[in-house]
Amino acid sequence: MSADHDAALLVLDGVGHRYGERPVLDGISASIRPGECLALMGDNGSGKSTLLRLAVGRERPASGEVRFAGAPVDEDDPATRARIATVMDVGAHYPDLTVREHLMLVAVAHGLGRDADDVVDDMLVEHRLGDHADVFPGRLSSGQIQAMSLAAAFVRPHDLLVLDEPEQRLDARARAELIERLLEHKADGVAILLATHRDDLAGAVADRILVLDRYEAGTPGGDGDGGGDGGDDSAGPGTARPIDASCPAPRPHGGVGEPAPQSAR
Ligand SMILES: Nc1ncnc2c1ncn2[C@@H]1O[C@H](COP(=O)(O)OP(=O)(O)OP(=O)(O)O)[C@@H](O)[C@H]1O
Repeated sequence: MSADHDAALLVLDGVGHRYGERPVLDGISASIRPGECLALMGDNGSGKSTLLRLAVGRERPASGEVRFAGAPVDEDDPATRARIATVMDVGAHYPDLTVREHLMLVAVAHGLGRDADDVVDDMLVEHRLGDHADVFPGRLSSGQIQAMSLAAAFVRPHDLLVLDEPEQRLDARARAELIERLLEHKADGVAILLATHRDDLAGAVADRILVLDRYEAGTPGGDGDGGGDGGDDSAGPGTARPIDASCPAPRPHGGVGEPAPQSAR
């Protein structure tokens, strides 16, 4: 194991995945240390959300291994759940709980106890939800629901943040605030794994960018030719492979055409 891996909180080691017979990811290696952010980018269907689910132990990889804090990741392990905060499930909320009640539920479940009220109040203000604290989700805009989901992740203790397109449905100001918040988390030693379609978000927050690129049938494992635009859903097996992209200049989608390192460590 490398020194990098020794210090890493999250390690993806040769991770591959398939749905049925269809390969989606192959040989993905990356690691994230405390205070670092790895951004996943790539076309629709390239496997970003799948890799996030593998990273938190929601699904098991078909090959390779995911380790969190030195042990195979297991979402069912309460100790692991206590340290990993996620925003991955679109629309995961209760219709009959107010915004404040959602945040209180998460805060109390994660042991905030007497501090929960104050922390939740701060979080509501930070996410511009103060005026909607006592509103049910059904009366929120889609951007406000996203803000609530982010606030619910931030309100609880965490060492690793895993975010699937956290920018979605946010306006420009909210996106800028999200970037600031993520940078603060990094400064506090939180590790971040996120999938995004926004070059500005990845460029501002990520230490490394892993671009997942589907390629045509018959080229499993990547042959270094870059794979073009990765095709559409009918183009091939949908296997993704990582392409190097180091910050601060995220590679534009399809901006490939050079040898492809198999990891972003
Ligand atoms: N539960 C599933 N069962 C079968 N196939 C799936 C499943 N989830 C995802 N896929 C397929 O796996 C591939 C990768 O999907 P994934 O959602 O990981 O991509 P993504 O990069 O997150 O896409 P997007 O940018 O659109 O969110 C897609 O071809 C998708 O159809």
